[in-house]
Amino acid sequence: MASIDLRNITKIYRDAKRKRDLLAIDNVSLSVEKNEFLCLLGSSGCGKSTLLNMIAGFEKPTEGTVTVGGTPVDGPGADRGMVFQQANLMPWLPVWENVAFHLRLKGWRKADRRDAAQEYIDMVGLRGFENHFPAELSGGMSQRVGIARALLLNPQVILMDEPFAALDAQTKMDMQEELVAIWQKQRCTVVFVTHSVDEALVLGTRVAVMTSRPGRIRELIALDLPRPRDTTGPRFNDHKRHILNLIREEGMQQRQAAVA
Ligand SMILES: Nc1ncnc2c1ncn2[C@@H]1O[C@H](COP(=O)(O)OP(=O)(O)OP(=O)(O)O)[C@@H](O)[C@H]1O
Repeated sequence: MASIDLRNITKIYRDAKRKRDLLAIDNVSLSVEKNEFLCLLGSSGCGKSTLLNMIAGFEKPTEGTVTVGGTPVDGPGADRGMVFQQANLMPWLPVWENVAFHLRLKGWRKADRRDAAQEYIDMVGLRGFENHFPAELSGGMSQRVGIARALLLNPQVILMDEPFAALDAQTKMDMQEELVAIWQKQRCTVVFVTHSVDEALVLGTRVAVMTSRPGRIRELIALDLPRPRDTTGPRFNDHKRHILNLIREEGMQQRQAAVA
């Protein structure tokens, strides 16, 4: 059974201000297998976050169905962990309490929450920072807390919306490497939104290149590259060239449509 199944998904937003409808996603079907690392890649506004939010259950498709582990999605659930571009931490809680936040909502005792948080704090490399507050953390450390928080519920699926976009180049590379190690260890399914071709090629087992709005899947590309990925190797660059051409074509078509 596929871990995630999108069947004929269409999403229309009502633009109330301009009194018109906006077709954001147009008839997308896509299956993500268990333990896959799928990168959703496309230009700004092509509908990547909309697709991710429908898997998360934050948005409902106008048409079509989303299932996770065979169960139709009807809202957010503990089977899906979400990591956003900003970690959105509770500033008044220390790192460990942020990581274990969901357990607090479930009424777990403090000592049990603290124990449960430690495993994930170690996993994301934050041992020693358990009692730091968010204001005392760097951007990369905050994202680590967000990832630990998402992992803590041991979800089947981790959904990530440009989680490293705001980080500097070196921190981004470190975090990408660590994320791959965590994914290999946890054997979860990851859907990762990015507009960076390099990031998609470093991380993914497959890349779904989207069209410009309305969002469709332009091409699904399986990445048969060994890890760690050699970003200077010929096969990496063949994929990169191909994907950049697809994106360039999309941009040209969009500009022509705007002129017509
Ligand atoms: N809640 C909303 N109401 C109305 N329109 C929306 C809403 N959310 C997104 N849209 C529109 O849907 C389209 C797709 O947006 P979405 O955020 O999914 O794109 P994206 O590919 O994630 O973009 P980016 O890379 O810039 O974050 C855009 O035109 C956007 O303006």
